[in-house]
Amino acid sequence: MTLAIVGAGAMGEALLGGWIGSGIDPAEVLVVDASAARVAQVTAHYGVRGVDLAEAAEAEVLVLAVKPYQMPAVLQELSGSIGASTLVVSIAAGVTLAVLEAALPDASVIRVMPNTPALVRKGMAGVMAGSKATPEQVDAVSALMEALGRSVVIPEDQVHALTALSGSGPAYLFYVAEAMIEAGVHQGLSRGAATELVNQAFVGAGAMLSESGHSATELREMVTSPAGTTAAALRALDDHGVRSGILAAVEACTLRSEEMSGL
Ligand SMILES: NC(=O)C1=CN([C@@H]2O[C@H](COP(=O)(O)OP(=O)(O)OC[C@H]3O[C@@H](n4cnc5c(N)ncnc54)[C@H](OP(=O)(O)O)[C@@H]3O)[C@@H](O)[C@H]2O)C=CC1
Ligand SMILES: O=C(O)[C@@H]1CCC=N1
Repeated sequence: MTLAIVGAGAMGEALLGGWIGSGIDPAEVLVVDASAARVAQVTAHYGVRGVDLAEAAEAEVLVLAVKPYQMPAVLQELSGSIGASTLVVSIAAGVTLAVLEAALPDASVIRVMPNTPALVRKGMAGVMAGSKATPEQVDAVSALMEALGRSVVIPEDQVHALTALSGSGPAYLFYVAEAMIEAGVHQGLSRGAATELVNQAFVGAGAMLSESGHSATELREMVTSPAGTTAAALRALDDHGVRSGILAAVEACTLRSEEMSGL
């Protein structure tokens, strides 16, 4: 199966790196990017081939991974050249199946909302079927995303909440990691030592969440001794409104996704 990725940016590279890491033959993967330097970088690193959009349009699966505002130009350029034999997969936030299908009327279209941990094959993706997508095509795209972690098929109206938790979610965790490292430096640790401690705390906590069978609440309680150090820290987080800040962040992300979709 030939697979073309249009847009080798942060998310395009996460998909590319994850797929090559999962064993997909680099010879079957084509990459298009506006920047020749970027194409040179990813082709050298992953052993894939840089092509133009016209050649990419002949691939069996064409993944559109440009920024939402760059999508109209790409769709316009593809409009004459996409036939029924190409499965188009768009990962752009806020670009609806209706918009994609109107621009590419002959194509079978599937929308996906992935996240960057796909690069290390720990991703999560929501998969949304267009009106012409067959169950086999939905299964094929789900399998492609499962090679990068996990996936779930959702109705399109759930994409906003999914984006707010898993599409954008890793950024909130990186933000917390950054703040914790900064806090460690304030407590007198070197930045390198603070980074190592925080990174490993995230690795350990993530593995506990996915492997221990305990809920987040149970795991937090297991760390929190009565009147101990963790209780003092959690109280400070509550006093500073961190929990309500997270609720507000997820709500803002959901609303922005709806707004970008023209809702
Ligand atoms: N980043 C993330 O975590 C996630 C992103 N997404 C979606 O993925 C898409 C890409 O996001 P992201 O990777 O962050 O963005 P980036 O800007 O990092 O990547 C987009 C890439 O596409 C290139 N590009 C622009 N126009 C064209 C064109 N006409 N043909 C080929 N390549 C082009 C850009 O070049 P240049 O920089 O020169 O413009 C850039 O290298 C977005 O639509 C976003 O909504 C979805 C889920 C998660
Ligand atoms: O920030 C964004 O708009 C994209 C979509 C989900 C994650 N990044």
